[in-house]
Amino acid sequence: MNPTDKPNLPDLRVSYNQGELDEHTAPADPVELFTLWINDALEHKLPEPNAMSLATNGLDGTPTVRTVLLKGIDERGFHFYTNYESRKGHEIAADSRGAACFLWASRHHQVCLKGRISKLDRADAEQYFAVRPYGHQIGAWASSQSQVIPGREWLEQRDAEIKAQYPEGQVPCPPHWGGYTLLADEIEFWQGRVSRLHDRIRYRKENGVWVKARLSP
Ligand SMILES: Cc1cc2nc3c(=O)[nH]c(=O)nc-3n(C[C@H](O)[C@H](O)[C@H](O)COP(=O)(O)O)c2cc1C
Repeated sequence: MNPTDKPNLPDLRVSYNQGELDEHTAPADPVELFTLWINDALEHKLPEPNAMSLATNGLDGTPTVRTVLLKGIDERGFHFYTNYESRKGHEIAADSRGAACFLWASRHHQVCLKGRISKLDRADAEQYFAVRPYGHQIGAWASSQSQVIPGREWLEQRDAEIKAQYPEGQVPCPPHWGGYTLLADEIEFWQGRVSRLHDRIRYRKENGVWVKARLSP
């Protein structure tokens, strides 16, 4: 195949046959099921199993989406870290509604969630920043995330300047960098099945209680 050939997209399809999901036996708590599925992705050594597509509401009303890494889950929600001054940071400040989607393709698993996004505490950011590799810590200072920059050279110059300023082990957590958490009020699990008769189990928080429903594929 020539790398510039048009890909034959209509003929691309997978038969989904890795398992099943039943609303009667699925855990009452969707976070328990999420934990089972992300651990399954880890066991199967899937690449970047904690990567999620994160959708926010653009300032002009058009949805925006990008990948971020899930870095924790607790009663506050699903945590990720980023630059508070990035495009997503400004969008979240204007509208806290958000959604995320995980795809563990070879396991025929998808999880989609939606809810409200809020900032994690400064202490969470400092704790996580401290365990990041040196290069990543420097990058958080060097990158004015989502801004237009003059070129690659400019970025590398900034990186070098910040490295000169902060030796390894002495990089403070930037004030513009930190965590967010997506507290879900709806989480949907998709298990691919044969002949496109997939299992879709939706959990919705109603009066403080998770309620399960099966959706048509
Ligand atoms: C696999 C993968 C993981 C990523 N993880 C993060 C992350 O955890 N935090 C982050 O700010 N950007 C992450 N990025 C970069 C984002 O997708 C995005 O380019 C960046 O956050 C700027 O997005 P924005 O302009 O919409 O704010 C990741 C990208 C990829 C492909």
